[in-house]
Amino acid sequence: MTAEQDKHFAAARALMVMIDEMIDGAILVDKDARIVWSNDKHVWFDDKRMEALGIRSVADMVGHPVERLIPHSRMRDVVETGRSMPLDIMRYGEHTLLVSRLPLRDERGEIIGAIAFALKNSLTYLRPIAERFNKLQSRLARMEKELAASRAPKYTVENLIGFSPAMLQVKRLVRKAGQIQSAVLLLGETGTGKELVAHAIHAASDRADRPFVGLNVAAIPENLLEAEFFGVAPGAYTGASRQTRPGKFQLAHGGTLFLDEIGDMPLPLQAKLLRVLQEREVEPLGSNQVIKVDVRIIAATSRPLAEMVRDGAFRSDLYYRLNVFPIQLPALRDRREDLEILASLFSERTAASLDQPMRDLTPPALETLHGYDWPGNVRELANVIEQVYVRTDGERILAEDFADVLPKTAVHRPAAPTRKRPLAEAMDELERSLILAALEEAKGNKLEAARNLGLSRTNLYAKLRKHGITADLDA
Ligand SMILES: Nc1ncnc2c1ncn2[C@@H]1O[C@H](COP(=O)(O)OP(=O)(O)OP(=O)(O)O)[C@@H](O)[C@H]1O
Repeated sequence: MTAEQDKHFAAARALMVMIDEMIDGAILVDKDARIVWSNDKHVWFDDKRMEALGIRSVADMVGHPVERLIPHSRMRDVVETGRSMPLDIMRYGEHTLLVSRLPLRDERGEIIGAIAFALKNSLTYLRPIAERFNKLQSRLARMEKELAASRAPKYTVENLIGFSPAMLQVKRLVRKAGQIQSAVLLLGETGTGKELVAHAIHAASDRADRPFVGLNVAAIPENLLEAEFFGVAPGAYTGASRQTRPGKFQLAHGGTLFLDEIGDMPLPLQAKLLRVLQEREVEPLGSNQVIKVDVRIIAATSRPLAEMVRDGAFRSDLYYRLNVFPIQLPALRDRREDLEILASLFSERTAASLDQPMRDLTPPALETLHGYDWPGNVRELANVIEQVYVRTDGERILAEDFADVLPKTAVHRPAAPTRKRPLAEAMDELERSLILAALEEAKGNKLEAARNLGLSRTNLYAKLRKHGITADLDA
């Protein structure tokens, strides 16, 4: 030790003696983390251990590496890095200590050692902070539980209603899909229950207690899709958060990832998805690290995927990877046997949600439902029943109740159409022809047609219903 350093330590030692009055433990080490001085308050002292080491007083420790006295001391980190640790909580024997560690520097700024203070009883001062911390901790735990519950399967195969042969076959396939690990491709028109089936497959699989994460490819702008899928590394781009944002793949780790409207996935992303499925690892945006993921994929589309492959709009290699276990969901018009039970189910649900008595359907009302084509399938049926509840009164649902709810083409529409004025008629006609043209241009892809028309998807569907455009344009 140089004379200059000695001077520093003498000053520090004098300071420590003063501080000694106020604190429970104090220790001074040199730049090699060897003990120079320690107070005698036994806060570091574990009598049995000291006895075993043949140490009688702290003074015997001078010159020894700090870890002999405090086995998990972090003083060495402080002298090696020069970084202080102003607030740390540390267990020592039966004590929980509040420890501050500071590097000690000479006039040139060189590290010559470090000091540490420990407060044994001051944790009571920290009680308000500790209580707040505990509160936040339990809130976090509660929210994590809620989040896990929201990701848990909502629907099981029992929630798939219908006893038509087509529906029974779907249920058989759902159970089978639950027993295997391969990708599943759900095909079917909009509203046929693809999402419900995806939940049911997850619930029937050994991943049921792991997350179910859904992602609607069509609902997310193209430039954000990649981040949604694979996540973003901290500071990946200007404005990006400094924390890692996990993608859906990471969130679904161990569970199931449901990719809805996969037919709307842009080609470059299709290539990336294929690679992830092959390599089973993702690379978050702006990161050069890969993360292993174990995810079961269920994809769904209402578009004619095989045709899109032929047209070059969908990669064939990705198609084959997803199409390992395809399930075709029947359109409601092809399983009319299920209309009655589904209509009663939705009547019951609507009544419950509106807190009203449930209304049964009269035979003519049921006949009206049979006469309609249901382009929006089960979802449309649920909406129609709900609208009847809102727009009409009565103990039962009558055929007339559908007059203003079902589109004009419904065969059993009882009310006579009202005579319209010529301008309104012409506008209607123009709207109808513009919609038909947009659908044709988009090869039946309703989402694309809606986009080109500047309409939301729901809005377009409402207009399709209004104009009675019920043709299966997606096929
Ligand atoms: N077999 C069924 N039994 C009970 N409810 C059903 C059934 N099929 C569909 N539904 C209900 O119909 C609605 C639409 O179903 P879902 O969202 O699963 O359809 P989808 O095929 O995924 O539609 P999209 O292609 O438009 O996303 C949901 O409320 C769902 O619960």
